[in-house]
Amino acid sequence: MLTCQQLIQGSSIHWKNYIEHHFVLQLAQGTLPIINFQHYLKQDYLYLFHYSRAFGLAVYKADTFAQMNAAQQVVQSILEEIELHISYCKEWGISKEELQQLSESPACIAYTRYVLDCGMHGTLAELYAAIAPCALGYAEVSRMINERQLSPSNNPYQKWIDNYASPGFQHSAAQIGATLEQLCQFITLSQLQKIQEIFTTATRMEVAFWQMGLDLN
Ligand SMILES: Cc1ncc(CO)c(N)n1
Repeated sequence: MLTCQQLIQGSSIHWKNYIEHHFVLQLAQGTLPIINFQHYLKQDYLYLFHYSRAFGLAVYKADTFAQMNAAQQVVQSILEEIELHISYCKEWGISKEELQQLSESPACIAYTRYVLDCGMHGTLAELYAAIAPCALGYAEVSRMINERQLSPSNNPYQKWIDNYASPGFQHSAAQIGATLEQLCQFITLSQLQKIQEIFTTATRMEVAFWQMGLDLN
């Protein structure tokens, strides 16, 4: 079995809570109150800033130019992803400057600094184990919404769904999965256990991130 599939299975309860979180299902059906979506999206802008730093760290930790290139391409795709956030916020009258000055939520701080710590303290494989649930999960969420045809025609969040279902994002997520696969190719069982623990923790952080959107904290 592919390592990514194995890691998802190894975190299965949390993975299901992540993909099918109440926040996601309401967003998919267009019933999520706008205030929850706004809170989530503003925090996600801050999240993506630190998430990009994690790929900067992956550039630094790279052993080959190919790995360096892969990480650098993800930074580029995140710069495209935040255009979604900027355009939603512009509609709500919130500028880029205001976004950057927002107070960061505990869920955002916990998740992003955890990812960065995994990278600073651990191997490149450990950094990718912390990074992967983000990309693989959002790719799966958008596919799940489309496969189950959850979204009504007038969904105010359709732009968000389309962004993550787009070939560009799906490709970027697949690349991150492929890098993790490659980095896990020759690792020992005890290293794999460490990778699983990190992957599961990051998945729990994703659940907490959706919950932050619902709780407005
Ligand atoms: C919290 C979070 N996880 C994953 C993604 C996908 O990039 C995102 N934008 N935010």
